[in-house]
Amino acid sequence: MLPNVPFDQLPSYKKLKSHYKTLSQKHIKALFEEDPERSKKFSIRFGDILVDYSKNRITSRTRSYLIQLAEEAGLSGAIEQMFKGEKINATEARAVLHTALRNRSNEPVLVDGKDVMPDVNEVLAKMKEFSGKVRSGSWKGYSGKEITDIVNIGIGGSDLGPVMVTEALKAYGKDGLSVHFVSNVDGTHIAETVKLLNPETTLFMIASKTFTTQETMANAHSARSWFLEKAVDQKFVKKHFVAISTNQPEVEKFGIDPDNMFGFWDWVGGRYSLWSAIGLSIACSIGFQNFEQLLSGAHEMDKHFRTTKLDRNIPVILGLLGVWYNDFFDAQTQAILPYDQYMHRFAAYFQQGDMESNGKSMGRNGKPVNYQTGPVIWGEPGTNGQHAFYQLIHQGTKLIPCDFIAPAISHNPIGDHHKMLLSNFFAQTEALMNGKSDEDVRAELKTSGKKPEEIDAIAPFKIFSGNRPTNSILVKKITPKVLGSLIAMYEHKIFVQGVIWNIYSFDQWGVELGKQLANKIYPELQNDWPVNNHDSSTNGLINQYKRWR
Ligand SMILES: O=P(O)(O)OC[C@H]1O[C@H](O)[C@H](O)[C@@H](O)[C@@H]1O
Repeated sequence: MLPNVPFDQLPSYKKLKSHYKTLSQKHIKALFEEDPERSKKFSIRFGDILVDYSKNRITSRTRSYLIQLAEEAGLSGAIEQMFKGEKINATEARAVLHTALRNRSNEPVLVDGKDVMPDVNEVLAKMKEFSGKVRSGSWKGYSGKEITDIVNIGIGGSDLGPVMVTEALKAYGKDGLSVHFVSNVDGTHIAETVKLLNPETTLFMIASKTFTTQETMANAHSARSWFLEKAVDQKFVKKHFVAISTNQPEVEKFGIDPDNMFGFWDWVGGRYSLWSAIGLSIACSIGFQNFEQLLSGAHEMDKHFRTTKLDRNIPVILGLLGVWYNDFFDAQTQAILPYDQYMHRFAAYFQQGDMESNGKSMGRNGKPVNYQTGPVIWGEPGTNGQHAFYQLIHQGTKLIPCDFIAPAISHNPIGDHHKMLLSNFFAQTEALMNGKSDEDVRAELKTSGKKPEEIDAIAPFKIFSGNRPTNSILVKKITPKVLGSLIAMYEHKIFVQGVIWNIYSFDQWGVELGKQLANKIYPELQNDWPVNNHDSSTNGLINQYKRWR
């Protein structure tokens, strides 16, 4: 049993509060000057990943207080509970076992006394066979042609993971096989996607844990209609539609052959499901061996998370740093900034991963929390962000902790591009930390020949306070294995924070209300009668829509 104590009542919370008062006056630059060994003391190497968290507003004392906090919150016990398949998703009475999906050790993992590994391995074997057939061209469409295009239809966790990974690992993709993703119920998404596709060579993967999600079902039905316009005969659906779901009855109702269904289980959360059959589009895109490498990378990180002492444990450290800024410095957001174009959906992926997990205000004790929980996650790839929103990160009034991620080796070593990219990666964290003093600004203006009164007028605007915290995550190369480890690292970071904040990270009741109301409004849009049963704003909007449509 976890302590189930609100985080602000843990003994270390008070210590951290008073420690914050002294430390918040300190500049990171000074911390580096005081300790030449700082970077070594605050870095962790994990295979081809180096996490340097030395450019943070912390000392060894901060770290030890934060570790105490984790201990008081029962983090080590909580980690074991998750890995052992206990029903830690208590509000849905489910285990949380995405770690079993990538358990390459094959050691038994029990849920309700039953080892889940045989089922996991069976689905993986089915994915291997199927992806092999699609990639080799032995899986044929109804007119005998090879598959050239895969369209994954899903939303949320049944979309974001596969999109993010297939994009991040595009360098491992297969020529002649394109993967597309349709998620939005806006008809534009499916219409624009199928526009250039040929039904004879297109394979649809309907990915939905529940197989009842409105958006996915609407897109799946439209895809089937589009397909049948040309294929005509229903029996051909079998060759062009597969389902990935936990809900066999609904899959059959839709008309998909159960042989073409890839299952998973209620202990796989949607936003943690890319490791399951939901990753089928990934396996088809990068090949099953590479998919296994992705799983291995995640498994390595799982082992690290489960067995490494808290003060050398990467997800623990990252999670605690997040808590430090979120709850003591009142930071509202966390930026994830990959200096890798292929990783352009990484921040979007963890928007769901983090915000749907820790966007909660009810404590596990059933009482509202008195403190800030999950941050707003956002970000874009560097260097695009630099020319867009970095102004605010450097000189704005808000403190924005940033994770900078970059590979040392590019998949596209063209000219000097990668050196230019990485010089920006290194420069940004240095600039955010050091800033630029009034003195330096004035000296620079003087050498550029400005007059004293001109210098007085312009200098204040050119000052950078610095002291803005960053983590640098430098990896050797974005391989399937490294990416697997990075994703698992962030997943576990989210877990750590959920435990500290004493909230349930694995449910998502907050997405239900909007869905319920949309289902109520949908029938009201079927006729032209004005509505008057809502508030005046909603009535007004619906009625204007009816007049305009
Ligand atoms: O996979 P599905 O059952 O279609 O669910 C898709 C998505 O639906 C909901 O909105 C949940 O909040 C998400 O966590 C989930 O990933």
